[in-house]
Amino acid sequence: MAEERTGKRRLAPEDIYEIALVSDAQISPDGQRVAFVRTVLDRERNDYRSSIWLVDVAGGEPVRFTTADARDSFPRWSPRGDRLAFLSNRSGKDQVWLISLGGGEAQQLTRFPEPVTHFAWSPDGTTLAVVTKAETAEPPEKEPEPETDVVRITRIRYRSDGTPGFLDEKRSHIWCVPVDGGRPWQVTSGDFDESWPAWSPSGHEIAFVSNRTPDREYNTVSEIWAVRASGGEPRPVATGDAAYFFKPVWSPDGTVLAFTGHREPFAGSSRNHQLWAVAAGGGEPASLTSALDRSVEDEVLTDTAASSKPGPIWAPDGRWIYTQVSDQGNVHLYRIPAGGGEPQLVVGGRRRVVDFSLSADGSLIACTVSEPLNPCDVIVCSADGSGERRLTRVNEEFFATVELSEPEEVWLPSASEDRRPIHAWIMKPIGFREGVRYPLVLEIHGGPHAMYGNVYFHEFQLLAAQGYAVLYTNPRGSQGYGQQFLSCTRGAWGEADMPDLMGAVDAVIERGYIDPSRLGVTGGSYGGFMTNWVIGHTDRFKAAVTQRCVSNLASFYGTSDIGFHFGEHEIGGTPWEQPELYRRLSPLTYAPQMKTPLLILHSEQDYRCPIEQAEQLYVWLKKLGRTVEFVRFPDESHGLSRSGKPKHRVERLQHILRWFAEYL
Ligand SMILES: CSCC[C@H](NC=O)C(=O)N[C@@H](C)C(=O)N[C@@H](CO)C(=O)O
Repeated sequence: MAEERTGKRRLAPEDIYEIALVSDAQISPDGQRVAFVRTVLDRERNDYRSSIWLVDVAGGEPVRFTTADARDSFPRWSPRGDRLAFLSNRSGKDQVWLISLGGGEAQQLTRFPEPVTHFAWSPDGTTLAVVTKAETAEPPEKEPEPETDVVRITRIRYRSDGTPGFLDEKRSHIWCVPVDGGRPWQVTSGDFDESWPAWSPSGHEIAFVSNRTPDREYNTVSEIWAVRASGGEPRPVATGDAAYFFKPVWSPDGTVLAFTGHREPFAGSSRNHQLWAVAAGGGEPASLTSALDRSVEDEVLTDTAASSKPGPIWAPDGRWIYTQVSDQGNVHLYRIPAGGGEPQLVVGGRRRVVDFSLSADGSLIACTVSEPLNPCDVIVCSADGSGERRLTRVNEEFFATVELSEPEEVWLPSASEDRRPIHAWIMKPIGFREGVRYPLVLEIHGGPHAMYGNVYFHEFQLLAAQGYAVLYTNPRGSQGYGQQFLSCTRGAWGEADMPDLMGAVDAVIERGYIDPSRLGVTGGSYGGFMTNWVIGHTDRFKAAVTQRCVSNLASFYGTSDIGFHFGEHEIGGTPWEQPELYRRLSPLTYAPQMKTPLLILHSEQDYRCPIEQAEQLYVWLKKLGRTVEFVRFPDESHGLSRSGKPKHRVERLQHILRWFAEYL
């Protein structure tokens, strides 16, 4: 028994309550301290709680800085470093709060009737640029009663996964809020959604992200604009029908704007996000990372992380722009020469740099990092990555009590004609003994343009704890291996990537410790699509769990919040232009061939892969007399496994284990 050998117990689904998540490591301008967010799952309330913590760069125990029983997030230092602004839901909706480093209680700064979703300090520290859908700075005395509960829909975008109900007609705009008194003023207006405000170094202008094209209802354009901080007509910086640009950041001298994205209409995450630079006055952007052939976004998937919003950061000397780069299952921190040239790796290794920040003089970097056996910690290093030190050991005590399986990183030959090596990870079951043959669970990631990688994954560790070997791979279509590999699945969902998955399974079986008659398969979203696809094309799997899945591409086109653009780009046309292709690539087409006992897990408020996808598959298989079960999660969205209510997250894991225990 593992317990006897190591003195450690096996991981359990409820252990998600034991794992604290840290994120958003923000180093103070003087480089002395790091503020970060610590998130815990609250079992009693079946909810999340988060607070701001501080740790000295010199070392020592982190201390809790905000103490409210609430969700505090997004800490940002004032330019002088004497206070922190942060978002908190203490008053109901997320608003900006201020807390002095000298001591005292946090004070509420904004009272918008709608949540604040993002903000940025002005360079002189007097004003915050704030993003909100509010139309006034103060809530009305009395909320108007809706006249009817009947919903009238006029837009094609009327739902968005993660937003319960239907989207309203309100638009996200930028406001300026003086931090020491004075009335907020609205900077942008009109029938546009604005985000990601970035102050020019002089404080005169604010760059932001918006789609101001006439066809914005139907396209996926995302442009860079700038506006005077006092308000007025915005001016275009990097715009156009092919723009897919985000996260602007000004050069320290204010002459150039850098941002991330690509320039292919509707391509979304099927293209590498590059780092671009354009004259601040506007013009033709130039890519600084085209030769890198990697995405400068974090593309890795996990079920154990708190979200943060890192964007590129310009070094104060103007020479470098720091950015994340997704590379072969890792997310690294690079610095890119602002004038063009060879990108330099700053924070590398088998891990994910979740977020990062720079001290005001650019000499120190703080990051949150995640590793296969450690979900998150804060580290600090010099501007070139040297002298790295770990500042927190958030979950060290807990992980000292449970046994984890160390993933082995391997390259396995595809079963396709080219036999291309596919990057994969194998986890041996806890208590592994030579000479014994174990059941294997194949995990398939979604996207399809995301990647598995060197991060802690609770679901995988749980399976290993229950005695399964676990295999996860980055087949064709995954991020992190270059543009050509990334595009392979377009118009070929299932067809292009299934041989990669099967080749990897064969190669693991050849190692001798897998029982080939006990293979399981599971995955979420596009990974659910692939789970359905796989059991429709082979009977070699003994049990399957399909999660938040896609089963019918034609109905996905019309019911998913992204169906009409994502589906169209990924499949290569509309269902009425390409009916045969939609039929051929839909797993439901192969339902009569599906024999594997299937558990269907789906959230009722999933607007990304709506529950009708699960319902169709369930009824077809039921009518076909197959072993199939359907578990529905009320009041949950597509993000159930990562951000759902804690109790549902535990139940979801229990259902997966139950199904494999019964059928595998
Ligand atoms: C990071 S790839 C996500 C692509 C796409 N989003 C927008 O265009 C998307 O949401 N795809 C889903 C079908 C999907 O497979 N989602 C995955 C990865 O986020 C999931 O695990 O939910």
